[in-house]
Amino acid sequence: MGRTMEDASIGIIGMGDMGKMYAQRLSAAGWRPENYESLKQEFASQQKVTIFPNGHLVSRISDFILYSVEAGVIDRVVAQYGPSTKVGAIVGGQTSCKAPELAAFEKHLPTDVEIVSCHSLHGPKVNPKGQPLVLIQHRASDESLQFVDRILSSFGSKHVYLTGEMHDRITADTQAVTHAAFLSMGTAWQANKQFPWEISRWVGGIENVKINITLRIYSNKWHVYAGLAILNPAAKQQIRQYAESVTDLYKLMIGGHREELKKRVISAGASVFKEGQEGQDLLLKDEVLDRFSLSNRSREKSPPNSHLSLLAIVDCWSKLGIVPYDHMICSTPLFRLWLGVTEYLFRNPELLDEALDTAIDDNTFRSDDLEFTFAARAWSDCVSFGDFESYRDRFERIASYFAPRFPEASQLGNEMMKTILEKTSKS
Ligand SMILES: NC(=O)C1=CN([C@@H]2O[C@H](COP(=O)(O)OP(=O)(O)OC[C@H]3O[C@@H](n4cnc5c(N)ncnc54)[C@H](OP(=O)(O)O)[C@@H]3O)[C@@H](O)[C@H]2O)C=CC1
Ligand SMILES: O=C(O)C(=O)Cc1ccc(O)cc1
Repeated sequence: MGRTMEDASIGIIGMGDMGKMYAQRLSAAGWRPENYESLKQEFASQQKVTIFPNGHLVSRISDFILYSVEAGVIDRVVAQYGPSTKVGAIVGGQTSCKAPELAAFEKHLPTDVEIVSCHSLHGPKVNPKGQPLVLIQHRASDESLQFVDRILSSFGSKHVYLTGEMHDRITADTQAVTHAAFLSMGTAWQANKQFPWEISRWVGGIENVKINITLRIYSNKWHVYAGLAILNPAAKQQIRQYAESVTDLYKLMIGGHREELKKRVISAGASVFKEGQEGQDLLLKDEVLDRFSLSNRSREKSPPNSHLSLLAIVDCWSKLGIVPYDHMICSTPLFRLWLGVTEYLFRNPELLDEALDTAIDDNTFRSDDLEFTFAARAWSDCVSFGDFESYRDRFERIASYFAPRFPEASQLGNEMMKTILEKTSKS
């Protein structure tokens, strides 16, 4: 094929947050020949006006072309530029869901073009070093996989080799269900007209993580979350199970069915958190969690919370036969925090018992949990209907409620991520 690392040309179609991050890092690593800067300028200045010639130009001259566009437009964009792909080139994509991306490649790329796709499992502001980077050898020789492997090696990420189907099944859990839980928390707070950091029952410990991550998600772009949930064939079923678990547990709580609730939650916990973990460190610890509060209130001890969102994710994993630790290979920073808070509750029998008793005896969280149940079901319906515009509408309405706190929350969230990730990346 005559392709060598030294003169390889890498093209990126879609210079948004992720595309720019890739361009900067690949450029810094020297994978780009000297004409890279001018090509980047061309993207920046002509993106809006003469975007088609740029896409064709990139495809014609590049040995490895990476599509880094919104998942919802991947078919249209590959249909446009795919036929211009250089003979013998390798094509990949950065979209978060691989079924539509790979289908678009198969449909629109010439047969003499190879396909090796990828997915960095972190946002554009996270240092890629040590984070998972999925590589998918979909229609390519081993040499071509190695070629892409070496191009992307400068990120220092942990390379994970999967099929597109495996990728989508795992990320339905690590991404789509995780986001559904936090989106639902935000929806419930907004429905109850709460800013949770102003209310003492939401201050401290794992509540800080819930609040910071929820605000972090709502301060990002809606299309990233909509795309990876709506377009992933495995996500609908998994998000539906999460909503069902929330509903079932909430009914047991308001019905006062203490024993049934405990039995169900404890047996779900046993199937997810296996014996033998007792000696292992928790992913998250109090002193770390307490440092990241949006509130200026202090607290003595975590106020009791029914933790419906956490009880339900464990019930959901158990019902789907998912062992979340197996999904660490495709874990995003948010997923590790989500698993961290869940583990924090389930590996502390006193705290879990307190949550279950609170759920039955204490009315304080009833209306929060009612709105959370509605919200989980509504997000599940929204994803199942597959309507991007109604997803956008819901997302942006709630985002605007929290928007005044975004600058502070994202600064605090970044620090929290950094501190916690330094700890959890070693595990
Ligand atoms: N953000 C994240 O945390 C992560 C995102 N991803 C995935 O990466 C992809 C990109 O996400 P992200 O960078 O955040 O989103 P952005 O919205 O920042 O970037 C998408 C870019 O694609 C461009 N684009 C759309 N159509 C075309 C076209 N026909 N020709 C050239 N460019 C086009 C857009 O340009 P314009 O705005 O001018 O339309 C925009 O700059 C998505 O599929 C997302 O799921 C993966 C990992 C992490
Ligand atoms: O960590 C998360 O879940 C994020 O929200 C950032 C993100 C979004 C999309 C991806 O495909 C990968 C990471």
